[in-house]
Amino acid sequence: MAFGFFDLPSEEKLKFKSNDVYNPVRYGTSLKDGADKVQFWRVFLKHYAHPLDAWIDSWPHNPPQYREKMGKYSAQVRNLALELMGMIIESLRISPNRLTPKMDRGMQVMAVNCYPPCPKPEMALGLPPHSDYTCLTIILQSSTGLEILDPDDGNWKMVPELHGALQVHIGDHFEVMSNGVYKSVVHRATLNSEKTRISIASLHSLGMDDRMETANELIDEQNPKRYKESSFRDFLDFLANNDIADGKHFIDTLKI
Ligand SMILES: O=C(O)CCC(=O)C(=O)O
Ligand SMILES: [Fe+2]
Repeated sequence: MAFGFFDLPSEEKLKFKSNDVYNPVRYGTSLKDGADKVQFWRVFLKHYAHPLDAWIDSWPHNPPQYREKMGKYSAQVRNLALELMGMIIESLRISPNRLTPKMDRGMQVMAVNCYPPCPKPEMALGLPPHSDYTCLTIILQSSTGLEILDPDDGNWKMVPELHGALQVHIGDHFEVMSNGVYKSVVHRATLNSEKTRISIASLHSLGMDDRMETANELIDEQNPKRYKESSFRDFLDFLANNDIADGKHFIDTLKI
């Protein structure tokens, strides 16, 4: 899984190393030392994926099959995301006319996460609790580790790994669009001591500067508008200026 990128020698991976959140392709690590704080035990590769033609040449060309396999998977999962997003809009009985063109030219970011075995998995996390900025996120995992927060009882629930079954999450921008009818899913990545875990998150949003706003049809006297509008770039600005490990959430900056 992840088509071998993380098995490459360091110098090959480091060609993509970047701490700049605005960079369309970046390899990074959040392996931090320090006894006082939770440690994040993860390396990742993130890159844009739509339109494929525009971005595929910037992806790693090693291992040799990476582009072909990731390209195929990205395109498949994007079609699925568009279909699901259409169904969600339909379920809210709002007009698709304003949103559909923006989703058609929307962004897709692939986040490929690698969590090496951790000697003390209960002392650390792969990723801290967060919700994604997206409309919709689709996750494929090689083994269990993904957990979602159950809003009813406040407990973490493990997402099973079922032979390649995909996990679909509502993200912050669909919470905004639906005026809170749908809530973004708070999730985290836990670790294990035995084997490396890989996950591929496909993050779907509107275009870089297209603003997501609450659907007019869902605003009335009983249901005032609950969120400010924002774009993917606004999220990147938030990310550049905040550490999600501190428990700051993008969605909280949007609530009215
Ligand atoms: O590794 C996982 O299962 C979760 C990944 C994730 O939440 C993300 O990349 O945003
Ligand atoms: Fe996530």
